[in-house]
Amino acid sequence: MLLADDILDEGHTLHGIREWCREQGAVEVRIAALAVKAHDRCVEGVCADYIGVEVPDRYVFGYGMDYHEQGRNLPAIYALK
Ligand SMILES: O=P(O)(O)OC[C@H]1O[C@H](OP(=O)(O)OP(=O)(O)O)[C@H](O)[C@@H]1O
Ligand SMILES: Nc1nc2[nH]cnc2c(=O)[nH]1
Repeated sequence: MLLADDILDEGHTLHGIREWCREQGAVEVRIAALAVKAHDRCVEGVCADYIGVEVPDRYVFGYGMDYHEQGRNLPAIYALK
């Protein structure tokens, strides 16, 4: 099974979904993320098998990712200061 998400930050979202998939019987669950945030706070054992781009440890938006529900349709990835 392949889980795809826009961003892997601290990993709580994908950890929860991956656990649910395993409980449902998934034999192998891999993770693909368009963006992976560069820091060492990720939930232990959660990492992306397939990475689009590594982004800095800042809030990013655009290219499908929102900032307060705005900016998802921006044609590039931007970071808050
Ligand atoms: O790795 P994490 O720290 O769990 O963060 C990543 C998650 O946060 C965002 O979802 P959010 O719940 O903000 O909803 P959205 O996708 O509607 O923006 C994003 O889409 C990821 O699913
Ligand atoms: N849009 C967006 N959602 C997130 N969820 C967790 N981190 C982020 C981030 O940097 N940007």
